[in-house]
Amino acid sequence: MIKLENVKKVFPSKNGNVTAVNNVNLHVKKGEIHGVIGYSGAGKSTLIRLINLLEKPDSGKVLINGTDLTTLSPENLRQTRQKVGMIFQHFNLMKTATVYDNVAIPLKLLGYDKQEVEKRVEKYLKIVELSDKHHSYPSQLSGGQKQRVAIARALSQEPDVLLSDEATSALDPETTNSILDLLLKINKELGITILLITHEMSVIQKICDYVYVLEKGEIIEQGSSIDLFTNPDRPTTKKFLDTISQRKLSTSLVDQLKLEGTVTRLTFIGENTGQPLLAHVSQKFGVVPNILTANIMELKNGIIGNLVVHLVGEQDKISASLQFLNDQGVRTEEVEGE
Ligand SMILES: Nc1ncnc2c1ncn2[C@@H]1O[C@H](COP(=O)(O)OP(=O)(O)OP(=O)(O)O)[C@@H](O)[C@H]1O
Repeated sequence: MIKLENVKKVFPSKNGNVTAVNNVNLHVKKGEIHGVIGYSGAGKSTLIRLINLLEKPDSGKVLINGTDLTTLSPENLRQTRQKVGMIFQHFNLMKTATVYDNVAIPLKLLGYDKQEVEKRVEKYLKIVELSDKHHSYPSQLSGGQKQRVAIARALSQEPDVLLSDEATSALDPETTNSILDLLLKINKELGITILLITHEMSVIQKICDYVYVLEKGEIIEQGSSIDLFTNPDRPTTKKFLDTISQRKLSTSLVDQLKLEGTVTRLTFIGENTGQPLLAHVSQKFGVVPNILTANIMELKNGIIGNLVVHLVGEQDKISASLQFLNDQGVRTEEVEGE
């Protein structure tokens, strides 16, 4: 559905060229929700703007439904763009137009007749639950409601793909959740493929099937959300995970605990909290597990349990316990203090 092949974008600047996006490959299949996460300056906005050719790549291919957008004539590009809706952090609504007109005007400009415009505006304002706000102006709406209007406007062109550029970054956590629920509903009920960019791991956690970590314009790690959340490799990915789970312990505490045994993070997939396995470790190996922190993360496609345990016992028994846990499908990782 969306495919980027070796896409590169370089901006000239006074201090030399800036490579904002460097040889990026990604593939979002029909009906999936993929997320790109990165810190400020990583290249996220440039990347998402490359997908509908708001930025032209210096090299590489941008394929939507198999068509390489970089090869299209301006007229064909305009038509293909209608299949790619976009929503933004600051909503980009027309301040002097009503909610109704914010959705209707772009449709009129695209040449749809009055009846079709009315039908679509009503349909999509209903989907975003704003049927009672037709006559309101953006200034009379909350941030969440403004984003709903922007979503209705994007949907009214009946796109195959929705691009979301930090669409929840300006919203409070509760409103963020309701917008993410709406994106899930759109994905499920209308079958729209979604690619979003964000700097919030909680957004990825809640709605993404697949995630890419972007750093200095390059994808440094990627995988299904479940894999990435259970098995992060790169420090940046781990730092993002730290923002949503209590992964850190102070160095002094870890050093003190390590005088006797090891401190290990155990990651489980599924609702199993690990307790029965730890009881087993205790009985089988004579190793005493003390739970230091525990949390459960609910992802779009599953649940992950995280336990940080202090394992006390003889070193060879601890090693055997860790091997046993690995054999049971539990990921183990030695914890360093921070
Ligand atoms: N039009 C431009 N001209 C010159 N440099 C640019 C331009 N747009 C982006 N850049 C540079 O490209 C890099 C990536 O910027 P980009 O805005 O894509 O990052 P980002 O991850 O979206 O950051 P943020 O979250 O802060 O918006 C930055 O170093 C930025 O300064």
